[in-house]
Amino acid sequence: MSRWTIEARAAAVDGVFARAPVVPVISIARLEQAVPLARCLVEAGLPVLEITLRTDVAMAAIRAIVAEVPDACVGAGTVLNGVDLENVAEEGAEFAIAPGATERLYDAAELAAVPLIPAIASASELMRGLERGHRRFKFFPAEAAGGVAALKSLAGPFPQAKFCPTGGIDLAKAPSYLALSNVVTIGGSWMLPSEALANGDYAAIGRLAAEAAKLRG
Ligand SMILES: O=C(O)C(=O)C[C@H](O)[C@H](O)COP(=O)(O)O
Repeated sequence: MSRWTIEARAAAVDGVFARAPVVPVISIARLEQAVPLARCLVEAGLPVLEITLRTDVAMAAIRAIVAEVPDACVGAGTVLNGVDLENVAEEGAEFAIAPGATERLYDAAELAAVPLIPAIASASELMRGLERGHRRFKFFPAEAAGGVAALKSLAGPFPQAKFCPTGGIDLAKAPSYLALSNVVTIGGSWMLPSEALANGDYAAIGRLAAEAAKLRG
């Protein structure tokens, strides 16, 4: 038995993605940066955060941000399997994003306490996700998998599907994605340059995030 109807899952994801035109994709290497970084992004107008499970401190970072930055909407990224999904829900993440999808991950998503946003990069992967009851997807790796042209092509046969394209997008490329009828938000890490992160230069990150926040509305 699934815990999610198709409509409830799509509505839960829409509720998250409606909050910002851009979802920063964040890999936190130093735990002490988690809270100040999240505060800086939220204050700049980007409250929806994808914390990738690519670093050792990712789970602790999710926990810290959930506890200390109440205005952030914290999601987990790089969720690869059912164990990840269960763990991030326990840490208080509000949603989970995967860079792809597997049958076992779809199985786990049925029972998960938080909505999973699987990723697709082709029509066949999208058909599989639709079969499994999903209507909202990450489109990854967006630029490498055909970018704006690919998403435009998918809108014809799959009007029920909406996307968060991620991968290779920057401030200059963002508007053409956001103009598409089947794009609800976009993901990216361009507002987190590695040098600014290394130096704890939150002023620079805040400026880039504020520019991104202005992309819609
Ligand atoms: O880790 C994951 O789960 C991913 O899916 C990869 C990220 O979403 C991209 O690496 C972000 O894209 P960039 O803006 O090109 O850095």
